[in-house]
Amino acid sequence: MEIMHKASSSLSCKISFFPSPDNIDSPRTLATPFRHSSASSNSQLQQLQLNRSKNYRPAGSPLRCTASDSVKRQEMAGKDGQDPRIQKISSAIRVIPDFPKPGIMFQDITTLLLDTKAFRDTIDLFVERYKDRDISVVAGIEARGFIFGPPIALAIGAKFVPMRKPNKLPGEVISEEYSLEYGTDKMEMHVGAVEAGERALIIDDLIATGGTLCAAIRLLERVGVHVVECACVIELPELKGRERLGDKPLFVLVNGA
Ligand SMILES: O=P(O)(O)OC[C@H]1O[C@H](OP(=O)(O)OP(=O)(O)O)[C@H](O)[C@@H]1O
Ligand SMILES: Nc1ncnc2[nH]cnc12
Repeated sequence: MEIMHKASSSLSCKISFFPSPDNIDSPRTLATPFRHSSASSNSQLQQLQLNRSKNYRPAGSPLRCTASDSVKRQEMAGKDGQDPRIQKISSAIRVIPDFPKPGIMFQDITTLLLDTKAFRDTIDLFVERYKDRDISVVAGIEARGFIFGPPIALAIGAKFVPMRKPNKLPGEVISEEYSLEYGTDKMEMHVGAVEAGERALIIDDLIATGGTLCAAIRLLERVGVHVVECACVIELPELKGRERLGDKPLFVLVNGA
């Protein structure tokens, strides 16, 4: 992987992660993302509500494009108020109904990873936002935060710290419990991975209820780290996870409901 920092005439810094040019064709024919719209009737929506389970939440309507945060919206907007890369990213995310359980509309980012242009644009959008924010730690949440976090960390010159499910990290850990719809889960981080006073960005693929991001924030703040912002590719806004984060800024690229 090669990281190229190209200064444009407007002094903004474009960062690419792969040597391929921007106009490379994306492999959409390999896996065509689709949108499932059969969850639109009232009875089906009621069924979706009934079928809510564990940490998964139904997304009742197609992904909408956005690039939002709680501080300043449309910061990266193009002429029409929307960065043109966002629509392509949104289209590259597949929604799979009834996974992992009936009623769940699963936001599948694996098709985004197949689309080299959309995947690179996703990383670039985050890097453009965070490259001058003096961030020394990118904390990625297991499992899908491990896909987006490391390239962002490398590009902005920060270390990558994995926030893992219980009993996965081999060294001494600190852990934080968090609630799921039914029961609790735990998130762990290696002792010594971060130091008090560092500035962190937390990355995950998706925010639903916000419980996972809240646990990550608590874990980092317990050891004196300043969490600058949380960033996700997808938000399911109907689940109001953003509200659960309080005044901690959240930046997302795509709305899933
Ligand atoms: O906002 P919340 O309601 O907390 O849910 C969001 C979390 O749920 C998903 O992970 P999941 O727990 O499915 O774990 P996985 O990525 O290991 O499959 C997703 O990747 C987020 O980490
Ligand atoms: N609908 C969903 N799709 C993918 N990951 C999720 N995590 C919680 N809800 C989810």
